[in-house]
Amino acid sequence: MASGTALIYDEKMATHKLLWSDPICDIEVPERLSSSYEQLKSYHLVERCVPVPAREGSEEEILLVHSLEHLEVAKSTQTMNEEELKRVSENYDAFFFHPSTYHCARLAVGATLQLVDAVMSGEVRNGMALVRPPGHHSQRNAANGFCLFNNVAIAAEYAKLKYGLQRILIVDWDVHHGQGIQYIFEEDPSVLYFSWHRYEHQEFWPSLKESDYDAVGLGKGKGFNINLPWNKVGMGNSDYLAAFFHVLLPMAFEFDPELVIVSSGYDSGIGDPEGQMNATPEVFAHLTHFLMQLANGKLCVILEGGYHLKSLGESVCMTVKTLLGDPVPQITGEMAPCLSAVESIQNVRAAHKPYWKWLAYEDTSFLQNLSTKSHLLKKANSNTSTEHETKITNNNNTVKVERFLELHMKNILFPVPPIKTATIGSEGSEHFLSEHVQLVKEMDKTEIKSLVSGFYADLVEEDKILLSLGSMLAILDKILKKEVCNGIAASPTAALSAAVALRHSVRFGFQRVLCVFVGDMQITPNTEDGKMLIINICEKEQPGKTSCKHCISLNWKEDAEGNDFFSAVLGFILPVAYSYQPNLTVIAVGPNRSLGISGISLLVALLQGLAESRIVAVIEDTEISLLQSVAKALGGASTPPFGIYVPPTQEKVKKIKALRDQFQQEWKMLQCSVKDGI
Ligand SMILES: NCCCNCCCCCC(O)(O)C(F)(F)F
Ligand SMILES: [Zn+2]
Repeated sequence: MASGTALIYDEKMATHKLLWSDPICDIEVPERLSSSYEQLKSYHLVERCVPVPAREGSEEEILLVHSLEHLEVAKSTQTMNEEELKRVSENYDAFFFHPSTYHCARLAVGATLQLVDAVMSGEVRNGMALVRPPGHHSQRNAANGFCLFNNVAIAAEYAKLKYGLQRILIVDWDVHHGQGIQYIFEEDPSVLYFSWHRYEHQEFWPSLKESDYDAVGLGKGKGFNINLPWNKVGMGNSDYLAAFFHVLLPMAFEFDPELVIVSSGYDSGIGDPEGQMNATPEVFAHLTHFLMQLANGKLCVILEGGYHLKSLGESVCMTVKTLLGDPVPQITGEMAPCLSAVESIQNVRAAHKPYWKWLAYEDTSFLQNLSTKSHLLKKANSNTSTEHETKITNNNNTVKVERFLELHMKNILFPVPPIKTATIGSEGSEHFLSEHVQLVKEMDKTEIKSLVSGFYADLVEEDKILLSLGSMLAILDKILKKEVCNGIAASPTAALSAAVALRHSVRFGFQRVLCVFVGDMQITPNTEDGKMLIINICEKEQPGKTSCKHCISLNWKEDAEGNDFFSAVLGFILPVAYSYQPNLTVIAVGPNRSLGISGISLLVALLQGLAESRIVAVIEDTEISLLQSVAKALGGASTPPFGIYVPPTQEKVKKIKALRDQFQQEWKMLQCSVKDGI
């Protein structure tokens, strides 16, 4: 299994710069690259990466995407004087040439392709290339928006040619629409392009009609181009996460890419003058963590935009830290997407309904009554300022944002715990010990009895159970004390162990403990004080047990053909979990589990985005292969197999929708459609 994270950087790419005054282009400065690299060094992240050298992209590689004419024009600028450079630049929308631009742009292409090679060859698992000039606006025959050669588009064509890939996902989280990439792959079903971008109903640059949500691709490429327009500024962490849960990730898992390439622009982050958005740097750790679960972890992150140097640097560090497998930092801010974001999410889901199995049963009836009101919707939206807008206006003074970033980032980059996963050498554990795992010494019986006394003492009649509780508590303590990131305990009575773990964690002082219990729960601790949130995934309705805000039961019997649990994890469990913002996650698997190993592994992998990746897994000790798979997911040594993707049946879609309707006022991250009637 490949491991390691490549970092590609060459200071020569900082030579390209603006020689005359141009208020549009003067934000794309060389310091963007050097200060990001310095920031990585200051957090000791460079030394943890595998250094891979940049190289010049060859003319042949550039011609995979661009015309010979475009290449020749670019090449001819190397010997021009300032006057001539200015004149050539004026042929393009928002681009500037410098005598070194052609060389730098070839280095940017070459660096990107070096990263693709390092990942596809298995030399590393993933990596990041810090490049400029950026690429996602440049087109076959034109430079555009600071971009000369389309680094990411060339990388996709290169990977198809050299490695015979047939499914490549490009995720463009830059705040501008990468129209260049859209044009290049518009008719190509082998490249799925997802972009969100500031749009403001076509007011914001590049102000294209084809940047809207209804541009779904052409011909055979229909359904493989996804545009999510942001029609207001001030979008924040919850809007971005909602976009991943309710649009990108369900598509990505159904598409099942062999490689993921990110057009990684950070002008979508807080403080950026172009984006005017509110999302904080740690959101990029979460987005990166989600994409790492695809394509067996093969992920290439390529720098695009980002103009607030401090915000850019912090976001780059968040990205690289996560690529290295570090715990994902706690997300901040109110977990509720704004109305405008939910509208855009609803629209793009409706536009893509004809092309995706997971959207087969999507309710698009709102389109009918919307068509009569759509002009009202746009007008209404343009003048009502949402809470985001007010926040962004008073947030606008850069001093406040500078201060925010100064304070905020200090405590975010916590030291990485030395050991990732702990377990007890209980019988059978030799199966799932991997190099990351630390053996934790057993507790003695008296100590265990003292901990377990009171509420469950009568339940503990045999020593075997007492010992297993002791093992679990020994692991849990290391996690609660933040000495270890996560742990796994085998137990003869998972339900009892989980209940003890929940109680012990709350008594230890954890205020919000999430418990995802798969199988028959038997014991349900009382959660009314909100210090616990229990989601019980079981095969059938427990008689007389109705769901409530902190104790939800999800009836789910996994499909025999494969893993159909993606829609439940992405469409329900993650949104609820992220709305709750737990500071510990307990995952327990009891008897009669109704999920397959791949569904449970998917759950464990994705829930690591919460609670700074603090998870304790409690598994029935008879489930040896499940223990192995969960330990793999927790150890992070490799992406566990999520099995064959199976789309949800209509009945299951209805079940998720019913639960969503029931809880979306409590757990607002569930929102992905505007209630009918604006
Ligand atoms: N009134 C004209 C405004 C023109 N504004 C140009 C913005 C270019 C953005 C470039 C970028 O950030 O998308 C890239 F990633 F390519 F660098
Ligand atoms: Zn941008």
